[in-house]
Amino acid sequence: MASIDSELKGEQQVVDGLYRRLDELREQSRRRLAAVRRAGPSGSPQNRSERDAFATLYEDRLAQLESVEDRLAFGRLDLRDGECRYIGRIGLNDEEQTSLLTDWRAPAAQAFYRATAAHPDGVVRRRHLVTAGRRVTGLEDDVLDLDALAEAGIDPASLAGASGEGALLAALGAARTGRMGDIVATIQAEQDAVIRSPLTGALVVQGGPGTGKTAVALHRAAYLLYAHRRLLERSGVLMVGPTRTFLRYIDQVLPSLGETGVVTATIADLYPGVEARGTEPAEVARLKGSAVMASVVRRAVRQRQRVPQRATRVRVDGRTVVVRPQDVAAAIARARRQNRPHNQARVTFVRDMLARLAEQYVQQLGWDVPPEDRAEIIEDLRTTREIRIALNLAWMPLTPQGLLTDLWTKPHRLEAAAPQLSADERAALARPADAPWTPADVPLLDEAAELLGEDDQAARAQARADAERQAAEVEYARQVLRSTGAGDLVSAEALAGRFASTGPSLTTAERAAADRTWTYGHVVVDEAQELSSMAWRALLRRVPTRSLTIVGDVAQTSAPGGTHDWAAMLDPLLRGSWRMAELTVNYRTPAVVAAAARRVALAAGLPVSPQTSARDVPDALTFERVTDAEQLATAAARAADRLAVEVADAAGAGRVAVVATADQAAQVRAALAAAGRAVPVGDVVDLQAPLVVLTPAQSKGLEFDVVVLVEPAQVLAASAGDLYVAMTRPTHALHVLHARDLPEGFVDPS
Ligand SMILES: Nc1ncnc2c1ncn2[C@@H]1O[C@H](COP(=O)(O)OP(=O)(O)OP(=O)(O)O)[C@@H](O)[C@H]1O
Repeated sequence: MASIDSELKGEQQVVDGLYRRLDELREQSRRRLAAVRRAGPSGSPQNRSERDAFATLYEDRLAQLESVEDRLAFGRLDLRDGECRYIGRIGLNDEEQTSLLTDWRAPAAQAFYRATAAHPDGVVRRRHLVTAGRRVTGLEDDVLDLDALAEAGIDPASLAGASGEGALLAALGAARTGRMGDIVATIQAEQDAVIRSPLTGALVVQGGPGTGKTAVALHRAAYLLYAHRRLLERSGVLMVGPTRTFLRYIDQVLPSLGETGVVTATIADLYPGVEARGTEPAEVARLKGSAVMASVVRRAVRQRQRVPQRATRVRVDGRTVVVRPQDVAAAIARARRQNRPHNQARVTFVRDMLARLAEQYVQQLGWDVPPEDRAEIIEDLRTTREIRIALNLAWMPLTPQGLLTDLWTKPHRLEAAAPQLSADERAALARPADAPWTPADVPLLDEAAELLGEDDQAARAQARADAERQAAEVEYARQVLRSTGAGDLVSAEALAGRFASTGPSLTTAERAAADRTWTYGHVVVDEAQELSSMAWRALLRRVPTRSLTIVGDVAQTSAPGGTHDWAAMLDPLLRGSWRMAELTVNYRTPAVVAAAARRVALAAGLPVSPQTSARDVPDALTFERVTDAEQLATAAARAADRLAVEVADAAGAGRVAVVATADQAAQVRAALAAAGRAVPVGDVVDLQAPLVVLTPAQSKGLEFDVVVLVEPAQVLAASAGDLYVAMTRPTHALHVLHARDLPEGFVDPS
């Protein structure tokens, strides 16, 4: 015992030293930031932008140092050669550049997550440090190489509680706060292999509920930014999640790992300038997401390149020119051969037609016209209203919004563009002109934008100028970094990005989020089973290198148009070029609940992944039958109210969710309100509330201490995936309320 106390004391000293160093570095960044700010808004524009860039740099560094306060150091490796290495949230060096703390993402930290007694990888002992604030409150040791203990100078009497499980189980059993936390101290070996998998190519991570897919996806993003900083800092990393609520649920994880540069978005956010908040029937969303829509949009664009039935005669300066169908046909064919987007190819079409009309005009003059006069004639023709109308009718300049609005609001346009759809399907797509955009419209807008392009002459000139300026700025930033010695904080490219002397200085993430054509260095997709074919097409445009992490569970699909089979969805899109990893341990759901969920899912024919549960909790699955279905909502409200009181802990953690179909959910909310307990309403889920009422789709990806599931038969009737999702949200207990018989699998036959 005395020996453990002295071990604790020894570790406390080390941890104190690490926090001291952290405080020093914070102070240093604060001083540098203050000095830069003191310099005031004077000097040349170049000086000013350099100063702004440095101010942002120190602000970011400070934010990073502030964010790693909690559990700064959580591990220690004792190696065979006597070296002792501390593992933490970030790397810290002393003033002589000697390493004090190793970043968890560094190769030198890998053994902390991977070494086993069978493969100790040079590690004699792995120690978990348990901390509360800055205090070391506990230690846990895994001895990996008993024979080498003495060799490494470790006294066996100094070993603390010899299991590595404690830290993990403590993390898993903790009450939920409504926000996801990081798992950096307890990443398991199979998760670590996914996190550190190479950057290139598409990696699919399939795993049942609670296997840590989201956690792993986030830690992988942080790892990749660390291991490939120079590459990814410039191009950015995009993380796609299913809902805004989900993105809020995870939004503290990356900052707590010291990373703030990841762009997070739902598919509905991918088209800058469009807020897709409309809703529509599932069947319509499914149709809009299906691969056939790619050809519908393509055909809709081509239909706007049209040969007129009749010739149009136009008087220009006393002469007559004729817009002839055969000329239009030839000009269209020529412009199409260029294989460029509609609005860009239109420039060729118009130029060609004007040259033809000018030729007619010149013929009528009867003399040779010098080139400068011909240019004037062309300009006259171009600005003649009737000609402009005739050319527009043949090749209309279009916006993606205009094209899609026409399709949804003009049945003849949709019929012409979508002959492969039935009349009923086309009728389902119709909507009023002022209806808001829906999430399923977004990939279609993106598809249209890709086919339409912009009139890009000005854009291309701008891009050339930008590229030249960027190259000059990177070179300048390199010089600045050499002279200031700040090279370990930021790359020349990232610093140059912030030099931009016009407008506010934007981070890569901000610039990427505002630009539809931005291509990311890596894209992480969570709950990827929900993406439709059209959504995948839109997403893949943003990552031409196909460097992707795709995490999901094909048994949990609820989106219309999502997938139950990775190969069926991804093979056509990625030409079969993707690799798969599986996660097999459920860290969330108590074993008895997980087993019931699995039986129910299998009985419903879902493609369930094999998994084991990391822990069990007594009495985790309970049932309550009400005789009258009318009483369900009141009974659910009563149970939820009681359970919310039971799970609430002194620190304000502890969360309960009632999960029910939309109709039932509304009734439960009303019952709760009548009983004096108001719960948040609306589509955006309040993650801080101790008690929420959700539909299964809203609960996707989230977790709660206790879930009250209302009438599973009703949830199943809507979607088996939804029922599987709902059953696997709790970390402690699932309370099932039902009036109808329970679906097959709920009760253990054995
Ligand atoms: N190695 C670990 N250490 C501690 N906690 C972990 C670990 N792995 C996962 N967890 C915890 O398990 C819970 C489930 O993780 P996560 O939400 O990432 O699972 P998921 O596979 O995305 O689940 P779902 O498919 O149901 O959305 C989270 O609370 C997470 O913090």
